Amino acid sequence: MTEKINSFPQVLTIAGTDSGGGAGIMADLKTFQMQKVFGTAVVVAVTAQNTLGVQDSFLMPLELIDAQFTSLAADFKIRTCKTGMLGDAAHVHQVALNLKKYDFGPITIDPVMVAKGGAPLLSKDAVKTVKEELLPLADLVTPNLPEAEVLTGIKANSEKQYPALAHALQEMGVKNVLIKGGHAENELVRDYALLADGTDFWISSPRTHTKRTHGTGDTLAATITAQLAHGQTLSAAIKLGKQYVAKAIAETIQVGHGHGPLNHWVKIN
Ligand SMILES: Nc1ncnc2c1ncn2[C@@H]1O[C@H](COP(=O)(O)OP(=O)(O)O)[C@@H](O)[C@H]1O
Ligand SMILES: Cc1ncc(COP(=O)(O)OP(=O)(O)O)c(N)n1
Repeated sequence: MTEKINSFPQVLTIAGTDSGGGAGIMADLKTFQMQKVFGTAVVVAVTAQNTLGVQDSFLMPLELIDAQFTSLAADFKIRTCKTGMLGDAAHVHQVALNLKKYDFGPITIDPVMVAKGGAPLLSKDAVKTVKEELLPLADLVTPNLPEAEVLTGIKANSEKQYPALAHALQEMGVKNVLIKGGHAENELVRDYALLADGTDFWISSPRTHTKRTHGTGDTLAATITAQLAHGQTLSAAIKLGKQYVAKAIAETIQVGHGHGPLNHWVKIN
């Protein structure tokens, strides 16, 4: 029998692993698989993690970061990529160098700083490197509310300030911005997008009252990355991302004893 060759867009996540399978590279790869793209990964950090928290972590040697990028560039045609947990300033710098060296298509930066349980995933001194070296490379940045506040230095007490946060991020060199509203406490969870051409829109979903929201930000950014690889416009990719995450939170699964993971098996189309 002759082989039947199927083709899927290839995408990349540059992030940390989660031994508990709910966030980081594990959430990204599950999302990629469900969104019908072929997922590859540059492992920046390894975490010992479960739904109760992060028990330990280790940052990969910088040479191994370079080696992983080199391996992928030598063999794959990566269409889009995203970043997640990057650990410290040296690792942010090394990732930025590689993203400048290779063309892996549109870059989504999820500026992951702190895990749900409070464990730091980015050192405080690395924020400056993220702002100076990573954000200018981003086609899209997807901060949650606390991350947007840290990056801009603006304290936001209400949703009305999301546009100001997004404009401040654009002034820092990012083309497109998505402020995620999961950390607000409203009954509608509202995210705000400001695009490079100045257009903006809100996307809302009902808030699911659950503690099973581990990996929501990763899953959203991974869906956007996958949908861009399929050729969707950025606004369509963002809307599909929000739809997938909302459903994956609402149709929950029972795993672990703490902040459980999302149901990545849900289908949106
Ligand atoms: N309880 C919830 N119910 C429905 N959607 C949610 C809920 N919590 C977060 N989301 C959605 O999940 C995505 C990630 O949001 P957020 O929790 O703010 O980011 P992060 O996981 O990076 O902290 C956003 O699209 C947000 O609207
Ligand atoms: C290895 C790793 N990367 C990222 C996160 C944070 O993921 P996020 O989607 O923001 O989910 P929560 O931490 O808010 O549950 C992580 N925990 N581990």
